[in-house]
Amino acid sequence: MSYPRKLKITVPCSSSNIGPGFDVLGVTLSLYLTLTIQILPKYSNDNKTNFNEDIKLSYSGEGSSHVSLSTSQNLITKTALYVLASNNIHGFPSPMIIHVDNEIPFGRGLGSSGAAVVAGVILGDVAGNLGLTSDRLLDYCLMIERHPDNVTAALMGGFIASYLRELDPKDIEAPVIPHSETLGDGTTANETAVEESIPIVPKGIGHYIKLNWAKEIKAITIIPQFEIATATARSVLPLSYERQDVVFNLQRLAVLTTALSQSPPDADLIFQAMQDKVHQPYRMELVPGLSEILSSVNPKTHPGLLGICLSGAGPTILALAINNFDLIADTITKALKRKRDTQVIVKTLDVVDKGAQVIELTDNSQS
Ligand SMILES: Nc1ncnc2c1ncn2[C@@H]1O[C@H](COP(=O)(O)OP(=O)(O)OP(=O)(O)O)[C@@H](O)[C@H]1O
Ligand SMILES: N[C@@H](CCO)C(=O)O
Repeated sequence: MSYPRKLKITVPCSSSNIGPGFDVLGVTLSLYLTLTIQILPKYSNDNKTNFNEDIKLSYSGEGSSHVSLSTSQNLITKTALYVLASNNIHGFPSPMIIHVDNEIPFGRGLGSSGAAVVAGVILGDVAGNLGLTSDRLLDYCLMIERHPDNVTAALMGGFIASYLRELDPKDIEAPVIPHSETLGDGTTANETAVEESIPIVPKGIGHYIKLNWAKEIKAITIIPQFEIATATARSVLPLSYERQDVVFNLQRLAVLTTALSQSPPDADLIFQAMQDKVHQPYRMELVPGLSEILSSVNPKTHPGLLGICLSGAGPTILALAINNFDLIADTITKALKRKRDTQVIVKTLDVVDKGAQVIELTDNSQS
């Protein structure tokens, strides 16, 4: 490998659950986390003690005003350090300049942490020249973010259903694993003890299948300007469910995965199939207006609309539609604002088929 190297890592945002597919479904959308990396010549063996001090990390875009720039606290670099340490490389082996340009708002249900984890795992792979396969990259992601929907979509791209192999608790409880949801905003997390021995990451943790998505279906994201940490949104969920609620979701999930692939889409079928009784009812209190939106906006009131749900853990509302985007977004925005005095940003996004990409840049190429 010749140095300096310049690379770009891009990772799409994702919307997960899509109604009944709690912790199962994820779909990648056209907003990106982009890392531009310059890897400078490697440390020689005798001056290797200054690792991590020669990582220059900068941010622009979403989260840039408050994200931690400490390599042992920032979710991206902390994840990369974990991947390196799992491969017996304690610290970044080369000085690096990393610029993060982020379009994915934090804590809004658009998979910002999933994208950061995927970017961090790829950064660790690239920095350590580990040559990990995409399935192995997924194993690392799933040690850090324990629900597979966002990370699997962000890594593999498109509309994805996934499940996790059940692991021995000792494999996932090691204190050195930087679980994304205990990190908060990165400022209160424990620093990764890179010298500690890291348990071997089990193989074949994640299993997934790419589903088809009808190309005319767009994703309207209605994004309130407040954050809900995924950990908070998970803490309001019950630990057990009534059988009829589980059956309600399973029936809809099975229908939805194919209904979203059909052209032209069947609005009535999709609208009913996007109902959920596993997470949304419990998260209503966190997203004022969600209950009213789910009960009053439908394909009859808004032709072109196919279905509405909470995006991930919220507070973003995801409306799938084939046209009439502005009216649908306007109605949902007004309903949110009626219940809480907040700014709301609307983005109508495409479903993108490509997941995370690594591009080697030449000296002449654009950064
Ligand atoms: N680009 C990033 N760089 C560093 N840290 C990030 C980045 N993106 C997200 N994070 C961390 O992840 C936290 C948000 O994660 P959280 O799981 O709560 O929400 P989310 O991933 O945006 O939503 P959801 O999981 O519901 O889609 C941020 O507060 C920040 O600590
Ligand atoms: N499936 C997860 C996605 C959030 O990251 C949840 O709804 O809690």
